[in-house]
Amino acid sequence: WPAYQFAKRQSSDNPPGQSENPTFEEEYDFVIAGGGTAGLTLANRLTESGRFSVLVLEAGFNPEVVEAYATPGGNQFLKGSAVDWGFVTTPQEHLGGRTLQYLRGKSLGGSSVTNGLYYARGSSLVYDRWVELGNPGWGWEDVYPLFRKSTKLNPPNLGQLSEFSQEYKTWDDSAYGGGPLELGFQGYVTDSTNDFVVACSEASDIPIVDDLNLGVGQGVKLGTTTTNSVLRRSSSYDSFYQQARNRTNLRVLYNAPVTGIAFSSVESGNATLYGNTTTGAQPRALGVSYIEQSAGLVRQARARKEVIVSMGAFHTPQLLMVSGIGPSAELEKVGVQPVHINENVGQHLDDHSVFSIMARATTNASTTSMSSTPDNLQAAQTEFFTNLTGPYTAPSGVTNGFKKLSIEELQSIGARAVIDAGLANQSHIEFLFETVWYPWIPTPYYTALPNKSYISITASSMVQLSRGNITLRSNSMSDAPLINPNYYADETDGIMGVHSFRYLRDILRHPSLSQYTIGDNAGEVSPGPEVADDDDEAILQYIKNNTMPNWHASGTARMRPEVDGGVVDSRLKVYGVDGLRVIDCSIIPVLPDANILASVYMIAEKGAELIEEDWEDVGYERRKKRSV
Ligand SMILES: Cc1cc2nc3c(=O)[nH]c(=O)nc-3n(C[C@H](O)[C@H](O)[C@H](O)COP(=O)(O)OP(=O)(O)OC[C@H]3O[C@@H](n4cnc5c(N)ncnc54)[C@H](O)[C@@H]3O)c2cc1C
Repeated sequence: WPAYQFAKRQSSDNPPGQSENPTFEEEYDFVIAGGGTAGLTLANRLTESGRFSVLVLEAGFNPEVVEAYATPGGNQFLKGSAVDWGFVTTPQEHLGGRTLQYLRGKSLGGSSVTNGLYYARGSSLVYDRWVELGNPGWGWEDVYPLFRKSTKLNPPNLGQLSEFSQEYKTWDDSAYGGGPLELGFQGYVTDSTNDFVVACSEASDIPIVDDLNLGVGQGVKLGTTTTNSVLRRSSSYDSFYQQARNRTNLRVLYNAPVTGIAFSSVESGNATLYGNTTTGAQPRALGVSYIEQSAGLVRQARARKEVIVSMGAFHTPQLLMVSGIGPSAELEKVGVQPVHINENVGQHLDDHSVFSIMARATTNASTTSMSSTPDNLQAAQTEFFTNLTGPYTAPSGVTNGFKKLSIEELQSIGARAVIDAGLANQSHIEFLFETVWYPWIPTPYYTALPNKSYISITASSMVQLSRGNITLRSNSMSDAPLINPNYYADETDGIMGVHSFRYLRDILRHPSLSQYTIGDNAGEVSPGPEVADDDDEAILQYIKNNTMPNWHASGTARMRPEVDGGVVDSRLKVYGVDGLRVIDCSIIPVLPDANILASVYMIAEKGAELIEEDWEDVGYERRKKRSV
């Protein structure tokens, strides 16, 4: 990559993270900040044609430093490991001041390396709503081919896997293409898991469906997982990156945190010098500064065409803000010189949260015992690595149901605000089955005992109305941003929570599931009988004591018209500057009624298409001229 010295900036007011005279030692067509789920997907697609050169900068390591990531049973070892950022939220006002652990992947592959391996797309109507909110080109008809394009499904009943229960491991071939991301199913399935499907269907009146990836959001089944045919995780690192890693037009650096985005100043006229989409009327992103940790050196890389930020819902708005794009008061607070004031950066943090009820269960109905002693764990690992059988072939809970409430039901419980928010026609509650005690924290009612087995049933509102935010602790990327999901700030979320809680009890008490439990009240130990079925206040208190994230943080650089509170337009370009896009979960305008990994891959596929369209022929023509 040729060395390149950029002309002196005219302005002396540089946001932190930028030099007065940026010296770009290297240049690429695109610089992608963040090599996570979206970042590596994008890197693959942008280097496919050979027309563009791409640099990816990732703060974390290669995920193989924590090899447990690759196995379904190893998922339990990832939190707090070298591939997790170890975030803690601010004290949560509506959860009695509790702070919450907030997991986020920190390695090539990002959160696709550390997540729960569950893959679902949600209702088609959600994406059509993205269009209604001012984002043409993002409706189900537009994005469904991209969901298909990124994925390939491995049928479950191959060779050694045939010993596992195949009931409810169903799928519709038409929902998948031949993409790099491999999908499959968990190996080991407890009978209780299959019977949860029955209990969930009957107690909450939702159908057992063949596939949850066709745009029909409601239903229950054994979930599709991001695993390959030998039950190893398929993250963006294992899929998109491995396919592209030897391309000479792709350079991927890990252990290389991005510290700032460099902009041209409008007055200097530099904005008109490079790239042909710049107007010259607004600052242009020229490149980024980063630390090459292994060399102990600060470096700057120039983007001939664009800088793309793919650092996830927390770091993406943080990078925008420390680089001068954000709310006026926030920039002023930490002394950042504005490049473009946008009050919405870091705001509108949209998320799903979860709470559970837990029950004592028979040993075989649960996988608790697998992790209860080092001997048991070693035996499970040995079985996995020698035969590819046993409980280590499954993450703890990827069997989920999605329930749509009728308008009448929403009205009768006092959740009119959900209808008013335009969320009446999608699924409203997700039910999850875990064959362990989940979440891992004790509740005020019960602490899980080491020699007992448990199952948990979890609920997550898919229509959470509370919104939080990401703000700055300092003007440095080295300091974690302040993360405030603000769960249960909106009263309707409490109403939905209490209603969901009652469904959880109905599912647990259904004979199909209660047959596996031990003790009174269908084995329920948390909260147990102290919280009566009809005591809304006690139920809500229990929920608030037990709430934790469902890990779907999004919306902090959301895609909407700027007048409606957007940070990026429907081509994912950041308002107020040229040469800068955001492509990751932070652009999601309204959360899908499902877990969001599938949508993030889709967003990256769409982002790559938009970039290809916008730079059609330009790079190619220029390269051709140079090579003549
Ligand atoms: C514990 C957990 C469980 C989850 N389970 C599921 C699930 O089962 N199913 C599902 O659908 N969804 C799940 N999710 C959500 C889903 O995985 C994420 O929403 C999605 O992977 C986010 O993708 P992203 O590209 O936006 O961000 P990420 O994949 O998080 O990528 C962001 C990348 O940017 C890097 N980065 C940050 N700062 C810098 C910097 N300064 N310089 C360079 N790089 C930087 C990060 O290290 C990271 O690699 C889960 C998430 C978590 C954390």
